[in-house]
Order: sequence, then C-alpha cells, then structure tokens
Amino acid sequence: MAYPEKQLDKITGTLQNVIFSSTESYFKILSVHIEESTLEDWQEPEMIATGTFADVQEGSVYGFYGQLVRHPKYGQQFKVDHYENELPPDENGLIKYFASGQFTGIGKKTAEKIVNHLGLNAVNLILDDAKILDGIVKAETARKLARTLRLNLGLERLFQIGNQFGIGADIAGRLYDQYGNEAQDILTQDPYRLVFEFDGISFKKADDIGHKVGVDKFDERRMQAAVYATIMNVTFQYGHMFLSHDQLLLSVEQMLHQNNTEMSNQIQKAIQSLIESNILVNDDGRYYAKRLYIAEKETAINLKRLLNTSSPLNITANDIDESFVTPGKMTLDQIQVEAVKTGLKSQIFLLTGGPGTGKTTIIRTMVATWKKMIQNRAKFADNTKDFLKNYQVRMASPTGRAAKRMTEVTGYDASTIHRLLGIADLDEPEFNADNPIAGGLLIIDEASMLDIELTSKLLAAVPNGMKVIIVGDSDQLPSVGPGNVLEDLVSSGDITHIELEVIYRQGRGSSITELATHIKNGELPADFLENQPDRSSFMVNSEQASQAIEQVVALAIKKGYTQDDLQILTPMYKTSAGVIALNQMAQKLFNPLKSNQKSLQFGMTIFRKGDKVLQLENDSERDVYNGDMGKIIAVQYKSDIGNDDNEDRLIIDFDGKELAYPKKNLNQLSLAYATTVHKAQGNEFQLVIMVLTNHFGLMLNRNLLYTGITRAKEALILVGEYTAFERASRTLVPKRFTFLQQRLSHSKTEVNEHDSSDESETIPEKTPHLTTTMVISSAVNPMIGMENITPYDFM
Ligand SMILES: Nc1ncnc2c1ncn2[C@@H]1O[C@H](COP(=O)(O)OP(=O)(O)OP(=O)(O)O)[C@@H](O)[C@H]1O
Repeated sequence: MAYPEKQLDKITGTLQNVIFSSTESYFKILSVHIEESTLEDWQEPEMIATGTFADVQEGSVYGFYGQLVRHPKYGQQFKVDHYENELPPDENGLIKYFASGQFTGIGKKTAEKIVNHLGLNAVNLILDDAKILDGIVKAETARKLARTLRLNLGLERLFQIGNQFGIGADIAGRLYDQYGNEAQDILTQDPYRLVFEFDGISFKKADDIGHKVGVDKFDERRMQAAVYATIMNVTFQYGHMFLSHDQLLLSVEQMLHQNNTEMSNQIQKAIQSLIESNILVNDDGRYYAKRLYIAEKETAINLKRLLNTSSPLNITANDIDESFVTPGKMTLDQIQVEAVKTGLKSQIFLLTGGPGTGKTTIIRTMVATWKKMIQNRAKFADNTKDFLKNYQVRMASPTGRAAKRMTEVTGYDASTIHRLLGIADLDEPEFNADNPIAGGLLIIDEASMLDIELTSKLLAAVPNGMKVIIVGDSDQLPSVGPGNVLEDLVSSGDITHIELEVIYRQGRGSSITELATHIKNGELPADFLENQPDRSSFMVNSEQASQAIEQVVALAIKKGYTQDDLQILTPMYKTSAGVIALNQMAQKLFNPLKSNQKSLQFGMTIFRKGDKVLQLENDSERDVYNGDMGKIIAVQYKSDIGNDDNEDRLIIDFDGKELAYPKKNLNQLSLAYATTVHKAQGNEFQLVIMVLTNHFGLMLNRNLLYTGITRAKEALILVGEYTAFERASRTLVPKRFTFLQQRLSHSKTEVNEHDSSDESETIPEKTPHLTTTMVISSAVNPMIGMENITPYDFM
C-alpha cells in the first residue's frame, strides 16, 4: 500500500527525556538529541519536540516528522505530525535487535534466519502479517514475536497509518484504547466495522479508507455500513424514529451517489442482513435502528404499566381538598384548580401550556398540597420517617437550569433527569427497572426536551404506584434527540391531559406571551413592528443585522444589563449573524481584552476570565450538561500555583459549582453571549435579542421562533428581516416519524416484538430532509414602519 505523505521536515535523534506526559491523552513534550535533520536553520544539538506519542523509550532513536513552530512562551520547538521508531539500519543491527533478549525464544541463529528470509523490512512485514514467519520459526515463537513487536511498535504504527488515512492522533489513540493491537488490522482490513462500533469515524471516512485499501463497492460490509450510517444520520440529525423501506433505500442511494438496479439490490440485501443480525428492526414496514425501536416500545410498555397501577395511598378528592395549599395570595382559576386535583389523582398526568399560563404555579401548588397530604397520612404510619421517604416528591428536568428553577420555586430538591437516574457516561443508569427510584410523586418539567431514549430510561425506573406528572410546552422545539415524546403523549389521548390557555403574566413580559400566542397560531400580530414596553423589533437586512445587534447590545450595557441578563439567540453557527460571529462581537463589548490578561485559545475562540460560556455536551460524571451556562472565574497556566492539572486550564463557575477545564477539554465549551435557540431551550433570560434573517433559510420555522422568544422573561428585541420572521411563523417544523402515539392508542393489543397490528400510519414516501417544502409567505414590504426607528427605541 502506498499512501501520499505530507511534505514535512524530519529530525532523527535520540530521545533524551520525556519532559511532560499527559495523563489523559498521548500528548508529550520530549527533549531530543539531534543526529540528522532536514531543518536548514537549526544549528543546536538539541530540540524540544511536542505532539502525540505512544510509549516512547528514553535512549531510543526515532525519526520525527513535523514542522518548526514558535511557541509564544517557550520559543522554537518541533511540532511533531508523526514519528517512527528508527530500527537498526543494517542487517547486523537488526539481527542484534531480534536477538537482544526481549523476544522470547529468539537467539542469534533464529534472528539471522528471520533477517535472511525477510531482509531489512522484517519488522514491518511481521507487523503487517505474522504469517510471514511460517516456516521460518515455530508458530508459537512467531506469535510471541509479533505480539511483542506490536506492543513496542503497535501504537506508533497506528499513528503512522492513521496519518496516511487522514486520521489524527486523537482518534488513532482512541482506536488503540478501544481495540489495542487489533486496531491496525481493523483500520486497514475492515474499516466499515468502525461505523458500527466506534464513535469518531463517519461512513465517509471509513469509505475513504475502504476505497484506498481496495474494498469492492458492492462489498457487503460497505453496503451494511452505508445502510446503518444512513438510518443513524436520519434519526439523530432529524429526530425521526424510523424510515419506510423506500425512504431508507433512497437515502442510502443518495449517500452513495448511486442509484442503479445493481446498487438497489445490494442495498436491499444489506437491509435484510442487518435485520437478521438484529441491528435494524422492520416493524411492519417501519425500519428502525434496534436501540430506538426498543426505546419506543419500552416507553409504551412502561406507560401502560404505570397507567394500570394505582398508588397505595389511594388518594381521594376529599384528601386533596383538605390539603389544598394555594401559593401566596393567588386565586387559581377553575382549570388550574382542576389541573392540580386531576394531576394528583391520576397515575400519569400531562400538563401543557404556553409561557405565563401557570405551569410553575401548578407545580408549586401540587408539591405543597402533596407535602401536606403526606404529612397528614404519615401520622398514621408505623414508621413516619420511612413513610415520608417512600412517598417523597421527586422533581427533575432535562436541563440543569430548569431543575434549579424548580428547586427555587418549590423549595424541594430538583435535579437533571440524568442525575435522578444516576446515568454516568456510557454506563447503564444506576436506577432502572430492577432498582427503581424512590418516592410517591415524580414531576418532570420542560418535557418538550425529552427524547425517546431518555424517556425510556426514565419510565423504566419509575416503580408501580408512583405518580408521574409531565409538564411542558408542546409548541416548543422538539427534543434534540430522536422522538416527539411530549406531542405523541398528548395526541395519544390515553393519558389525562390539561392544557392551560389563559396567560397570567402581567406587566413586563406580557406582550411577549401575547406574541407567542400569535406565533403559535401561525401569524405575526398586527402590532409586530410597534414598540411595546417589553418588546421591540428592529428590521434590517441580513448584511446589517450584526451591526444592529452590536448597537443594541452596547446600549443594553449602558442601561445596566449584564451578560447574565442578556442573551442573543440565532438559529445557526455560521453567517455574519450566526453564533460564532455574534459571540466575538459580544465578547468585545462585555469582556474587552485588558493588557497582559491571561487567556486560553481553542480554535478561533479565545477564552478569558469573566467570559460567559456554554457547555456543549453532557458530562454526567461532573453533573454538567449540554446547554448549561457558566462563567470563567480563572485562567490558570500550567506553572500557576494551585493548578493541579499540570496543564493550562480554565476554572468555570456553573451556578455555584466550580469545574476545571484543562486545555484538552476546551472542545466542550463555547462562548455563550450568543447561542442557538436549540441550546437555549430550558433556559430563560431577562432580555433576549432574537435574530432571524432569510439567510437562515430552512432553519426558519414556527417552533424555533416560538422557543426563542419565550426564553425572554422581561424584554425581547427582534432583529432581522420581517419576511424571515413571517416565514418562520408560518412554517411548521417538519413532522417527525414516530409511532409512540399509535403504540399507546393500541393499548388494547399487547405491544410486543412481533406486533404487526394493522396500524394505518402512512409513512411519507420521501425522506423529509430531501424534500422539505417551505411555505413561504406572500410578499410583504420588509421595511414597513421602519423609517424612524433607532436602537434607542428598543430599550
Ligand atoms: N390564577 C392566577 N392568578 C394570578 N396570577 C397568576 C395565576 N396563575 C399564574 N399567575 C402568575 O402568572 C405568572 C406566570 O405563571 P407561571 O410562572 O406559573 O407560568 P408558567 O406557565 O410556568 O410560565 P413560564 O413557562 O413562562 O415559566 C406568575 O407571576 C404567576 O404568579
């Protein structure tokens, strides 16, 4: 195999010592004594080399390929792209190497025999395939020799091979962690296996490698990986639970850029094989990834289980009446009272409503009423303490912020659902069907964010008899992960549901809730462009949007708004009015660079003390989740006193919890002055600046706009193009293909693995992302009423 190499300099030298070795990655800093080099400008006998290295040995000779760079603090050093162990250069040296005693069963004679047969390239030939030693040494000796060579050189080789395939050292290191010495064979002989098993190699990457190593285009491993990757992309990118046969076929053909009869036959064969090997499920024409099928099926089964049990407390209407606690001096309206009473009586209850309709008020009332009721009952229990524990209220939400808010309003502990279930990364939850959570009443808020997999885990851990109250706003964006849980539960009709419609929020923030109601109904209000005490719109064309936002933010700062109060929301990362550009702009305004200020850079982002930051992924172990916002309270360099990470790091405060982010973890963070609407779900801010322009094209939909504006508690400023806002308000988010609703509605027929009842769900024939049609509003003058408006009008 010959793969093209990058043009790099080479230093050959003896490793003198390892100055630094990261404990969590393969990053190392080495001091190298140079024996030979292609660098023209370097005259010193030694050089500092940095990069990703396997278990390198001090005193050994290596060839380092890379470039001379200037580190701002440490001066010139050699940044290593890849390296190789410089094996002895002649036959005598190689014989000595094999006979050195480190290879069991090999003395001088056997070493000579190996080198005579295999020549100077013996090591590489053995690493490629140990069978080459057949007939030269005994099978057992050959096996041990190959094993020791791989232990010594395997990861180094993997780095080199990975480099030739465009796989960086991080991924190569992770491959080695997962597969050990087998990684090299997998990469070069069966790269498609990685699509199924390894998080970090896409189908496209595997296919590039497959192509280079000569895998046939109809090879069944390629076909199966293509089908699997397609279904995973469609479900995890677009939220669908399944595809029809034709959608799946069409999407795979599109991914492979080929649609002829032969290809179509091979894809269908691959679909069949994946079903036989239990990776896909064909559920009456709905093609699921097995794990999603199980999640949907178990969600339905657990909901039915819970619906069919009753609380041992046997709560009556009278019990609730006697314990009813109204929060503060408020008088709940009839439907709110009914929601509290029905909710506490039902085994499972759904409460939905837009902003300001009293969902939190009802949670407060329910919790207070439940607490009183349980305390009354506890008087008659054998063991009061146990009784109170067994019937305690549990509260959780998909995000940390929402959980914190629940705690604040109810005075009861709430947590993220991950925390409630004890989900640590990749492991099974600590609480599950065999080890259920304790309590008598479970309240889940922000349920629009529930995806099917989290819901399935949650419901499995709910014991029989525990009441479940699910609260959310079904007009918000659906969950990031697959499924459409809240809407499916509502439309199943099998679960008691009350929708709150009257908006109670008054004063500041109230015209925002009115606007939300209009948008929910698919229209912009007639007064959209008129300034309200709590809402204003600033219509500019897309090129002017970022400048307009800059002016608005500058003015907000003058008026005393802090970075915690203000949030810029935009649909996408790129474009001049996207997250990345707006963050850079807002950072300059909120946290301008001071001279000699410490900072850490990751990609294009420079983090410094005082910056508002966003966590981009779930880290259950540290209890910090995708969408959590924090503030950088310190930037610590490696040499700083008190830095026990031994590398540069940030200290971030997430609502009172301080976490360290060494440099290698900075990929989990971004600045958070501006975020996507998706990332802001579950969070609320005093002032929201919402940006929509027609550049955001297919992202413009009603749920996105609705979710964005309802993040604003006190004031909302809309910036962008009127037509974009109008288009968003008229465009429904594409429907997700799910079957939870039908599985629930068909509760009379047992849902099981072979369920093939005659559900008459019609599956749209084409994949939605391929055919999404947008309902674009009729022409409206974008500058209506804009003549005299300046940013001053908006504050
Ligand atoms: N029946 C009522 N009478 C008077 N005020 C009410 C009533 N119900 C709710 N409110 C008030 O309306 C405001 C909004 O209520 P609440 O926060 O419970 O709504 P919500 O649906 O949780 O809103 P959001 O989703 O925006 O947080 C609160 O100030 C609350 O005190």
